[in-house]
Amino acid sequence: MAVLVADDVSRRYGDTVALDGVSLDVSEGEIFGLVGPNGAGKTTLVRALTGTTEVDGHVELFGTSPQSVDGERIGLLPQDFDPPERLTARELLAYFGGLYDDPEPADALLEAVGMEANADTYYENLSGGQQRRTCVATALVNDPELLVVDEPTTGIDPAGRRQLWQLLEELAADGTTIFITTHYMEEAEELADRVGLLANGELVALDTPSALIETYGGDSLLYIDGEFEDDVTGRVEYECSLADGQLTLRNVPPEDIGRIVTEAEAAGATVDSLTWTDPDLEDVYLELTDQNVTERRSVEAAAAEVTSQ
Ligand SMILES: Nc1ncnc2c1ncn2[C@@H]1O[C@H](COP(=O)(O)OP(=O)(O)OP(=O)(O)O)[C@@H](O)[C@H]1O
Repeated sequence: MAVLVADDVSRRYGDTVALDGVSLDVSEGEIFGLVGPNGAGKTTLVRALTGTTEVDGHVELFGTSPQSVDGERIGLLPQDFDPPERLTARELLAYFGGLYDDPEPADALLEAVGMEANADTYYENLSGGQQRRTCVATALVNDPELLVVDEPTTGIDPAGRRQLWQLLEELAADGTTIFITTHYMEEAEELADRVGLLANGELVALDTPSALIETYGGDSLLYIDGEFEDDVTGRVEYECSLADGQLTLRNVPPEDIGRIVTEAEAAGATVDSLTWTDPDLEDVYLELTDQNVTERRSVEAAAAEVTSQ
């Protein structure tokens, strides 16, 4: 059953089209990841889905309008959530817990987001990442059936981020439906069952991470650095190119790498190092937001060159 449905949702702010005919649905227990560049419309869509902004089109949560849904069923973490600062982390959770009939215990929530050691610190004295973890905990205080979190892990260190991924995965495994926006492609790829990519207010792709990578991710690339004869590209059975002592081969199955190197060396090449890259969700993102993969790799190569100088 779809917990959340958006059908042809549009929103304008003056001349700005923030959302342009977005349609999607999210099933019970699914983790849906929404990604897209700054200004793509992600926060506007979160607001549309949670009934905090008026939109054209149709939005439904649990089969009814967002405004009619019992607030006990939803947990929302807005991007710009700004709780009272003169409360400790524990007091803050008690404060938000007071809005619900049967709140989760503050200490259990703080432990779940890795904040137990800072429970008695005033919110204003917490680091940015600690504040964000506390904010995530406030969205869980009513043990919601639908959790909508707008960039929940921004500013959180890698270990803390992974801890939150695990928490969200456990919640989803227990049936919580999760709608998450993020700028971290690794997060979307790791966490989301399906990913929607928003660009200029339009949903330009929507599928599982692996299907998106298969469709839009481009080739796997094998880079071999060394010294090669100029005609090496004609002797390798894979699509390849040679530039600045680097042979680049496309779509080589990993099991063929050893043989290719042996054959190249037998033909007089000297091989110094190998790098193999598989396309990932970041490549999909760059491809669909007009920054193609070749461009990214050349930017990375230029950066590496500058660093090594
Ligand atoms: N209240 C508002 N008034 C006017 N324009 C707005 C308002 N809210 C959003 N916009 C515009 O709508 C567009 C989408 O903004 P939105 O905040 O939804 O993007 P976003 O994808 O969440 O961006 P970010 O990744 O930077 O958080 C932007 O062009 C933004 O300037």
